Amino acid sequence: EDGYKLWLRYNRITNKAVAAEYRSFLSAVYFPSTSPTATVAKQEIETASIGLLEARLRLASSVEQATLIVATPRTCPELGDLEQTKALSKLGKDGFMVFTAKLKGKQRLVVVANEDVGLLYGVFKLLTELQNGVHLKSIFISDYPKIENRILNHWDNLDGSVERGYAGNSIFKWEELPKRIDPRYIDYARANASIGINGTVLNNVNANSKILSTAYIAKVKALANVLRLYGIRVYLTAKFTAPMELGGLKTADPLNEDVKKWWKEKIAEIYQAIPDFGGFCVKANSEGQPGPQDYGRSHAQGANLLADLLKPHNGLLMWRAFVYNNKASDDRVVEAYNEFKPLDGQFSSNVLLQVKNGPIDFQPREPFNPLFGAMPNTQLMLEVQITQEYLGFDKHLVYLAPLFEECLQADTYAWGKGATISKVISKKISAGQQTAIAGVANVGNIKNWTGHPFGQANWFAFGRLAWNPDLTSADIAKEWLGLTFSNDPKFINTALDMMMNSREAAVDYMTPLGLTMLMDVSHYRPAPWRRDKPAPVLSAESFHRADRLGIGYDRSSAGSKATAQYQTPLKEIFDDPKSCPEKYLLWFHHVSWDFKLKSGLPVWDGLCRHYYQGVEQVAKMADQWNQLGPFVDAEQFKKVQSLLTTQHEEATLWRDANVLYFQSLSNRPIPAVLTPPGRSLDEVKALLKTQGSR
Ligand SMILES: CO[C@H]1[C@H](O)[C@@H](O)[C@H](O)O[C@@H]1C(=O)O
Repeated sequence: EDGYKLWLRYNRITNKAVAAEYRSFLSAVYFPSTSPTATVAKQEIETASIGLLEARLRLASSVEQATLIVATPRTCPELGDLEQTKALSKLGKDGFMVFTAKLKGKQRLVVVANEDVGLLYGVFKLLTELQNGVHLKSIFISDYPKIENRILNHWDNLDGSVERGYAGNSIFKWEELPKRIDPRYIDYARANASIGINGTVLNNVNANSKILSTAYIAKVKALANVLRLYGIRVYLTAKFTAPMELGGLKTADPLNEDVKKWWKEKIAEIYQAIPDFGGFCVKANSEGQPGPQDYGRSHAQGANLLADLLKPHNGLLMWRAFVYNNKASDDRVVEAYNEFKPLDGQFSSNVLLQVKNGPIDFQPREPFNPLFGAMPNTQLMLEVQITQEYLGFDKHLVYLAPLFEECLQADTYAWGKGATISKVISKKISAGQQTAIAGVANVGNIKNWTGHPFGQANWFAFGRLAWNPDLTSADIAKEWLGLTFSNDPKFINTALDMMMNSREAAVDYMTPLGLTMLMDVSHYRPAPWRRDKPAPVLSAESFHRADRLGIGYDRSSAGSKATAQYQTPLKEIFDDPKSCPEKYLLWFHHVSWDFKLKSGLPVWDGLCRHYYQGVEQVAKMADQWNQLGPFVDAEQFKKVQSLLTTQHEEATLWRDANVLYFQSLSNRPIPAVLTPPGRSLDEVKALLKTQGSR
């Protein structure tokens, strides 16, 4: 067991009664659609049947002969007449139903959808249920995605490296394409389709214009031909200066006619090769990337140039809102809002503004990005990070669905109470617009795809939440655990507890109470002192702003005014340290070390307790995992065990680095209930030096 198969293991079903029931329903399948997508769906049932039941599937040529029918009402009109399918048309192109029904005198299992891609999703849903041992007799599932475009973003470079990737190199082998199709592309597509992902941006937002060259378009086409079978559209990042780099033009000014002409022809060339090309994702005027502002034009003018040319081809333009240039304000947190809020309403209808969950950058915890409550006339999409850039890379077990859920369920008050981010991104601001969500992939070419075996859960959870942003992280974890390891309730209960507490543990040992960006340049190890210059005094660059008297960043109306970017009543709640939720206290406020927390403890004591609690939680996770040996394959078990040992050591280092460093400023004793770190700050720093950054 090397983890390659992800959650599509199709292991032999050992419960005899369950296997017998499944065999009776899976003995002969009627699958009249013959499209490429229907064909791969059929193959998937065949593969699953061999794995789960050790049975070869028989193909039936009519409803009468079938125990299982997988069809659209177009290819199998009998299904259209059923009571159950009355509401089918409301489920759209991706929706499906799975149920048993009496057809031509016999109970048969049915997977029905409006389109073949819906059949594919329905088949994967059925196979999920089979893997998790669900009874079929009374099964009734009717489902459709709440968000239309569910997209992975690969920060993969053309040389095979992956920015912020920790699971080996890119799975896309550009030097072999278009000639050789790595079988892994197919398994990648299967995995994505099985969780509803239907788009992928193949290359890094820190873009290389070469991807748009004719030679690379042929490579992209070869990939698109594979991914299309599984309902996945490909997208590319577009470097704003491509007309200069590839086209030899003197400018990339979005209002220049030659620039427009170049993009128009380039886009036509792409659609010639890939008729269902998804569109572009653009990072512009951000972290050194070129953009419209280099020519005195706005983000909207830049986005619309490309969007208007993509529109006749049904392409989307995803324009990222991740900008900060530290000129207008020294608080990075307020910048994206200040940049984009004035542009609300200026974007073309096929533009989606791609907004990260928080206003800084994928930190262990951030309040939601205020743009979600502030752009009523712009179609917004959410970007989350699946790869654990700031959350322990491939070494720490951190289940991210609670982080995604916290953001999705946050109420923005954009149109009054109940305007959760889930609703904001799944609502179309006007007809003809499309909805979308993106996750920065954690996938690489190492055998098990994600490095940490539990990293797979984060990929899975992203897909499930993209399909239905109102699912709970606990339900998703249960489903994933059952598919990946074991659905024995004894296993699930304990493993679920580990997963559900893991994110809060990471927040506690890294950046509790609203602290943020305390990591070193690699974003892996603790370095709360990193931005002090020159001595430990309050520095303008500091994210924690701790000194002798207190700690926290004043973003209230008396400080950088980030609180004012939220709607009422949030702005008032966040603005007052007494009403501000403690998890965001030091994000929005600078408070004295004596500031009383709800527990009655001074903030200094509370801070120390959080750091210790985080480490204890990791120790508990390790204990819990130790009980799970009997349920897990030996190799996987050992791997997770050793990773948890590493995580515990590193969480302790995070704790000691921060507690000792902040103590050097506060000059207070470690609370008596805690055992002081058995080392000095200098020793911790020396140890970190020997370890280097990863
Ligand atoms: C792709 O660049 C990344 C950069 O590596 C990363 O540190 C940060 O998360 O954000 C950037 C972005 O989202 O554009």
